[in-house]
This record gives sequence, structure tokens and C-alpha cells, in this order.
Amino acid sequence: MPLKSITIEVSESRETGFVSDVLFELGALSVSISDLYQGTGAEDPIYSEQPQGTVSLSAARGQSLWRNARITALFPLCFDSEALLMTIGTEFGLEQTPTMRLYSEVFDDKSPAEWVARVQSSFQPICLGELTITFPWHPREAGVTNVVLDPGMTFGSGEHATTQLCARWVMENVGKGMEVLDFGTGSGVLAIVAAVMEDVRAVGVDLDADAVQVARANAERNGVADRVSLYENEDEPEGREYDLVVANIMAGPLKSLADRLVSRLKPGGMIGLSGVLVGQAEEMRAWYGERGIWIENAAVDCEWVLLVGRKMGKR
Ligand SMILES: C[S@@+](CC[C@H](N)C(=O)[O-])C[C@H]1O[C@@H](n2cnc3c(N)ncnc32)[C@H](O)[C@@H]1O
Repeated sequence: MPLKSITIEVSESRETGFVSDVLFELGALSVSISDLYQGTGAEDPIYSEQPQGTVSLSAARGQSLWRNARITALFPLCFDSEALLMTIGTEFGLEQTPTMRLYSEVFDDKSPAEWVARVQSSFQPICLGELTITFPWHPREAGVTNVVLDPGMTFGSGEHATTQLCARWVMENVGKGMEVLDFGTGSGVLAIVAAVMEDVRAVGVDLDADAVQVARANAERNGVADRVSLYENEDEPEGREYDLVVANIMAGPLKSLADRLVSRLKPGGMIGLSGVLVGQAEEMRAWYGERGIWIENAAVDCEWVLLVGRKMGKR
């Protein structure tokens, strides 16, 4: 089917989820979001979404993780670009949003499969020192451990700053025989990074059933399915304690999940909390402090923080 794309660039994180919802409601076949935060201008898609029934225009406000984003939506060629651009402009009150730029491009004879190939080709291997995250369509990198990920529709391609902060922390702190919990596992990336680095067992948990499926496929793809167990939230085994807990979820869920996460940590065990903005770090430190976690370190990448804490008490 011939397609046309509509691209919107925004520079305020609160806008991206809303823009994506509007595009689906207007009939977009797919929406991909690229993080432009690094200021490179390079096309770095983080994930693609497909329409999933009715979405609320207001529900996604404020939920985006990206600050400077390029959002590209594909529409059938027969859609009127002018009308679409006008509707999008009206939905956003574009006059009051000078941070947003709109343009449209027609892909004659481009099929959805070609679009997928185009998006995939823009993913680059992610080098994290001794470990590289690659994608199934890339050749393996020589001389390093390769984690091969197909993120599908989930978050966790490895491109986001928070994923990289967490992945590096996991790599530096995981040791032989450890047990790791990756809460909010998405593509399974952090659980898999743990399981391939050392002889460890990892558990990944996500509220999204699709993410759990994708993460299982990724664990198999990396030959660690026997050491990585994946569960939806309600199926997570209770009563287990871990040496290392990592949760890259965002501040709101991290607060509401705090008691659960802390209860999963062995005394003396370490927790890595990310998806936290610099401005939210102090509140998070206090929140977890009240629950017996001593925040002893923090790593920052752009506006994102990884807080590293230790559960008080002897091992
Ligand atoms: C930002 S992504 C992180 C994915 C991956 N761990 C990474 O670092 O790239 C957050 C993930 O947490 C999941 N999530 C959000 N809230 C959750 C909750 N309350 N319980 C479990 N998973 C949750 C989402 O479905 C999503 O897959």
C-alpha cells in the first residue's frame, strides 16, 4: 500500500504521548518515536507503536519518557496531508507550541514492510564497554559480548539513557552466583545483560503481557532462557529475595512499588532505580530512605538519574 508520513518534532517531553495518541485517532497505521535528546539530529527510533483500539487524547499527556522527540506517523496515501496537518495543529494549539515542527513526506510505492526495514536500519549497535547491544538484523560485534535484542513494540532497545545507565550498573555490580530482579523488564534487556555477564539467575517482571513474551523470545535468542525467568506482575514468585534489584520504570510507579521492591532485596543487597529525572531524585531518595534503603550513589545522563541504594542490615 503506498504510504505517506507525517513527522512532528517536539522538544517538551509532556507532548510526545499526546501527539502519538492524536495520530492514532486520526487513522495512523503506525507511529514511531525517536529520541533527539542527544542533539545529534540522527534518526534513533526507540520504539514503534501500532494502534490498539480506542485511545484517549488526554490519557497519555505527561507520560512520555522523551524530551526532544521526532514522531513519525504513517498514513495511507489517500489521506489528505493538508487536512491532517491542520487537524494536528488545531489539536495541539500549534500557535502556542513553538517547540513543535510539522512536515509531511510521501513514500510512493513504499510498503509497510519497507517502512519497517527503514526503521530497523536506523537502529545502531549500542556499545557499553565490554558488551554491545545489537539487533537481529545486525552482524555480531567481534571481541565483545553481544546481547541481541528485538524489542518489538516494547521499551528497551537499549537506546534510552536510563537503560544504558542501568545496564552499565548491572554489568559493574553483578557477580557469580547472584540473583537479580529486573522489575519493569520491557524487552528483558537488563535481565539478559545480567544473565550473560556472569553465572547469574535473573527474574524479569512486567505488567505488560506482550513485554513478557518479547522478553522471553529475547532470552532464548541470547541462549539464557534457562537462567532468565519472566513473569507478569501477578505471577511473580513471592517470598524470594535478590542480591540486586533494578527498576527502570519512572518516578510514579517507583514510589507506589517501593514496598514491594524493597521486600525483594536481601539485607545488604543493592537496588538501582531509574526513569527518575534529576529534579525527582531528592524526593525518591527520601521515599526509599523511609523504607530502609540507603541511597549511596547516583549516576546522571542528561536529565536522567540512576539512584543506587543498599538495603540496610547485614547479609
Ligand atoms: C521504561 S521501560 C524499561 C524497560 C527496560 N527495563 C529498560 O531499562 O529499557 C518500563 C517498563 O516497565 C513496565 N512497567 C511500568 N509500570 C509497571 C508496573 N507498575 N509494574 C511492572 N511493570 C511496569 C512497562 O510496561 C515497561 O515495559
